[in-house]
Amino acid sequence: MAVRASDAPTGPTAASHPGPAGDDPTLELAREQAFLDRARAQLGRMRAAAEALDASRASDAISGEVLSRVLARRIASLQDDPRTTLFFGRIDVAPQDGPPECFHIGRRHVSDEAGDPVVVDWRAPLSTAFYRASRQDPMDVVLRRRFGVEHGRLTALEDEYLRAAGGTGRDGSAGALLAAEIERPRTGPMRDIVSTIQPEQDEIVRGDLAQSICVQGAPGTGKTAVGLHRAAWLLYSFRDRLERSGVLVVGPNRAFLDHIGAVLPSLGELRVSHATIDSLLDHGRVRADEPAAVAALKGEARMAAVLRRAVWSHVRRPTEALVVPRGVRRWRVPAYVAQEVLDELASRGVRYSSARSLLPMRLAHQVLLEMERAGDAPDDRVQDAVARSGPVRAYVADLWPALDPAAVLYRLFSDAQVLATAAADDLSPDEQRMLLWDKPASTKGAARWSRADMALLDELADLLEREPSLGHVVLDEAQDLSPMQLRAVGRRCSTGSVTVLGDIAQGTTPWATSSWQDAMHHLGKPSHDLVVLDRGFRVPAAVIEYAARLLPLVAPGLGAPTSVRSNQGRLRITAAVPADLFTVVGRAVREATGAAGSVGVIAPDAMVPALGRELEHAGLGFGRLDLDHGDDEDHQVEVVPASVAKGLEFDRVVVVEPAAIAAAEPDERTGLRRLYVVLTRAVSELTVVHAQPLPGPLA
Ligand SMILES: Nc1ncnc2c1ncn2[C@@H]1O[C@H](COP(=O)(O)OP(=O)(O)OP(=O)(O)O)[C@@H](O)[C@H]1O
Repeated sequence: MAVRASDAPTGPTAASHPGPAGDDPTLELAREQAFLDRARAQLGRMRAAAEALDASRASDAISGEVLSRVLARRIASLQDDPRTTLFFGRIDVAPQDGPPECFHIGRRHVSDEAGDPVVVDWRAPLSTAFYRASRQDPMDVVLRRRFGVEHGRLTALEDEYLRAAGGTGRDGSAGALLAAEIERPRTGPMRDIVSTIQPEQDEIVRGDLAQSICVQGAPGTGKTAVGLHRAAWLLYSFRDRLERSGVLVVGPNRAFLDHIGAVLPSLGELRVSHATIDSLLDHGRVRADEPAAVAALKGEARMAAVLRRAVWSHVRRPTEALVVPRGVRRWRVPAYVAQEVLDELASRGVRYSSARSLLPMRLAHQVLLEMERAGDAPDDRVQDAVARSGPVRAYVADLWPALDPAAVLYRLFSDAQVLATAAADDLSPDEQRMLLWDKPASTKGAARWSRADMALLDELADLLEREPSLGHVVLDEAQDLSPMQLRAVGRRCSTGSVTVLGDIAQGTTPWATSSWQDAMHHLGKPSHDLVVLDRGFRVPAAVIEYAARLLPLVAPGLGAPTSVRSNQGRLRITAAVPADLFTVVGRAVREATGAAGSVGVIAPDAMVPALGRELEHAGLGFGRLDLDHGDDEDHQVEVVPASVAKGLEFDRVVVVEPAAIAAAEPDERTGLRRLYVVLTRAVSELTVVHAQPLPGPLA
């Protein structure tokens, strides 16, 4: 039996629709706190029951080991974290005017001695109404209650009466608790949003596993948060399938992964892998930089056809028969028969190396057929022996040589003739010249690969040996991936699904996507749901309005988000003379540290070392973030190169010299897009300090 509102801590209040928080909010809160204490006691009872189970009583040693692992996991999952509460919300549900039933919604399921729910997991179907019910569609919910929480105790409640005339309803702006949650000072990494997921976000979170989803959303609309909660929901709802196949989150760099890395563990999910696109496509050291135009060309999907031809061009036509001596006899497989074997293998869609590994047995089969025609009765062992014989091995090595990705790409970029053949009509002579190395390294091992080459090596690896698919991939900041990188991610969910998160206006690579339709096509998911999020949670109105001045230049047609918060935030533009730039920045940083919460100092990459020295000199403690690391110590102040800021956020942000941030990019549009990213990192306050004139629309 679920807890009825009439026996619930709130007594009859829910049924009789009183004013917000009941007649006496203090009493109401005390009752809820008592219910929380009861839920905690029940969780303790569940933990004690799990601890009392004895794995050694399993029928055999192996089952005992499996059981003890399962038990250890279960006991760990039943730990109570005193810093937080077991529930953050409650719904009173009354189908067709029956008596309301009351359900508390929390991070995990808690039941009583009889097995009845005390707290319902936020991912359970029943909890959907907590997130989605509205006055337009109450979903049988009479009352929705949200709790304010501090140090593991309930400190506030916020009620919505969804059936009451004139009651509070959703109007696009944030409730006080949601606003307080967003504005709660940040320390350490990103937090989960499980207590305040919004209806439009919840629809994405609970999308079916089979459905690939693409989310376009302006800065701070919760894309990252939604993607991570979706991973947690999928693991809960499709546990068996996904535990076998796996879930992966892909983000732009280490600092970002560090920022988001605590969210899934806080939701109890430790089994999700996290990777950057570079670590996913790690096929050796990146040692070369190359012009943006070359990188962009290497990133184009046309390269896939070129690489396919480059691989399969290694299969030669047999010109001589295969001759296998056995005892006093010599068995012959004519060249035209060998060709038929090759053609059959090549036409089956099997990867190059897999097909190659089948070839010796196929040729040996032809030898066996010859033997049978001659009246012999060879068995499987003879076929094995022939397949492993020297002549067959040599014949295979000659016709279908063993390859590795580096060998193929090295040959392709070193030899104009090889490239021309593989390019066919896909690359013009000029484009082929762009790809060829001026001075090829002496061996493939000495080749100096670029970042763009990594996606080509990955494509080659898959042409040789099929990349296994995971069950689901969450791809964040997807606008920055080239078609070849998107193909690489798509391979990793070829039989699963993908959640793609991004913002076209924040694309800052030479190959940034301009169409989600195209991106999803490259990912291999042409049929998908495209969802646009436009309610901004992070960036306050004053700041988003300023940053949005750049939108017509960086992504015409894309709208600015509307901030859900009534807090307008604070925007300050401070001019300095060049000699004083860092002094003024230092002053702004010191002021920003006056209140609790994180401070990000975002500067042009090239200025970061000098700025760091200046801040040290001024006695300001800070950490540094970079592409390959976050901050283990979680300083209040972080110095962030502009190229690393994407996806991060701070309570207060000081942006240093916008003109130089924009100028560091290869073209004007990319420069302004970088600036748009940098200007939208603040939750409460943005201070812009500049000595050079501000770029166009920001002046
Ligand atoms: N429903 C919500 N309740 C509370 N906080 C939320 C909610 N949705 C988003 N937020 C907060 O808003 C901030 C921005 O969210 P998030 O980083 O997911 O946005 P984003 O769309 O990925 O932004 P960007 O494009 O800039 O990377 C985060 O602090 C997140 O926790």
